[in-house]
Amino acid sequence: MSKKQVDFESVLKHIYIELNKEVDRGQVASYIPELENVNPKHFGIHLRPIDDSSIGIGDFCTPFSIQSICKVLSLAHALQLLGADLWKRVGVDPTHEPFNFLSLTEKGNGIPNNPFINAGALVICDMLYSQLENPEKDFLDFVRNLSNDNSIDYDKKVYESEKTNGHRNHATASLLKSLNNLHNDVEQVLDFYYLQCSLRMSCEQLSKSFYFLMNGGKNIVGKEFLSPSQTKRLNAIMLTCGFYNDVGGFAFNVGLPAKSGVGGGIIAIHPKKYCIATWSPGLNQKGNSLLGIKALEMFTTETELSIF
Ligand SMILES: NC(=O)CC[C@H](N)C(=O)O
Repeated sequence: MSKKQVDFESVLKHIYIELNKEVDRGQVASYIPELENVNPKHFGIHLRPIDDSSIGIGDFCTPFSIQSICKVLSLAHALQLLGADLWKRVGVDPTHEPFNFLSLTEKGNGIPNNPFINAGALVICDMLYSQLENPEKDFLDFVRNLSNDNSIDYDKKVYESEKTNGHRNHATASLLKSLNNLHNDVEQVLDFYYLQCSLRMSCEQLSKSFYFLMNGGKNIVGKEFLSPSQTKRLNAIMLTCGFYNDVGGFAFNVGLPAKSGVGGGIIAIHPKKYCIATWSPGLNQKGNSLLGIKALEMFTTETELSIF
């Protein structure tokens, strides 16, 4: 075992032991009722260095709802299929508003600021919906190929739960439709979006799926999904938009391109070095995992391995 691996292991162990003492773990998301049933005590971390040695601690093998982390995967798939044409319908700039802020679409004439706020993600879903023959199956196939893992699946309970409570996303999609930036039926695009958000993965599966972002676009078995240039852009958008109105704080404290989801997961990338996934279901005020952010802050501080 190399010295570096031993260091990683002891750093992860230290973080895990320290943070497990925390009493305040934030609030589990309740606006998607099914997510409220998740035990807030779960906590897992999985680190995958570029050499594919793999280190996990805590609940790193337990699958959870990845929610908005899926927006990176659908953007990657849309980039593969459409290339730079995609940027005609969605921007690349951060906002200072929450992920579900409605009037963004009005300000920008129907062009959402970026693909990670819900309005932007809905436009990406609409593009995929137009491109794919069988959106539900084809998108899942894409994710399974990317991660080289056929056990990854949608969680139909979470999907149903969000679908019956998705009034705000409904409003966003309708607004986009009225501004001519949604080409398919509102209900069908929303359905596809909720399915994507319902994808279940463990921290171990997340770090496997996102391996391509630290490896110039090639996945864990060396298959090319994006070009190095497309990969650079995707990492850049994660750095500037991955945490919505918390993005400055995250860059300041952690210093990695990353994406969060209201299921409590975070994936963070250090290009050419490692990717790391954390899961703790309790969220901070801005809808990002409270313990996950603390764990990543400790990790980049203790290892001195941030991109800055
Ligand atoms: N930030 C998130 O993870 C939000 C995703 C969730 N499915 C929503 O649209 O509200």
